[in-house]
Amino acid sequence: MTMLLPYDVPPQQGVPVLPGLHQQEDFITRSEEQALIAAIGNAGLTPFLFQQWTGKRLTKSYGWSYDFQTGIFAPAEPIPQWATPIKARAARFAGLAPADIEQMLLICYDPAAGIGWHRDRPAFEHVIGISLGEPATMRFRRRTETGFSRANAPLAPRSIYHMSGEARHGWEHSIAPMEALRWSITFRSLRKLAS
Ligand SMILES: O=C(O)CCC(=O)C(=O)O
Ligand SMILES: [Fe+2]
Repeated sequence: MTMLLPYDVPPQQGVPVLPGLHQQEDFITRSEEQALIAAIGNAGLTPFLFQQWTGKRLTKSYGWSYDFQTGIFAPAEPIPQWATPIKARAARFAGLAPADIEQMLLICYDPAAGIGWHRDRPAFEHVIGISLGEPATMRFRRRTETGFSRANAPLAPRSIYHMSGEARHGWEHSIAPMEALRWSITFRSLRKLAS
């Protein structure tokens, strides 16, 4: 079955681009954005390593980290105090309790860098992201019999998105290269294993 997607139609504020993707602009103020960028600058991010590649981005994980070199998923240093208020607000946006959020990932993208096609690691469930700095576009794709269905979601600075359900599990996403510095803060819950 082919699904019609608004690939060439500009997304409208408040209308989900995909089922399971919810976005809100102006989630934080400009001064909060500046304070978060400063906190990320002081957090000691390091180059993202993937096999022999060094990605054009700096990252730091809290709570849990996934090492793309070794495939090891392991506890990391706790989510720091400065992030407590924004974590609580992000949880509320997603309808979660703050304690449900067990990971925070900070990313600083180099100018002209993006992030390639992927699904987030299956150890995680909900993904909530806040964008800072340069506007970006999150692209989504899903394989069909004849190629790919595609959708685009704008990631305005100071906006938030919540990815769950179909957008999270049924689609891959990537971020098109940007022209200037962009930072993101993503919060993730852990997938609950059936006992
Ligand atoms: O930078 C972002 O907003 C999203 C990054 C991303 O897709 C990820 O870390 O899995
Ligand atoms: Fe992702």
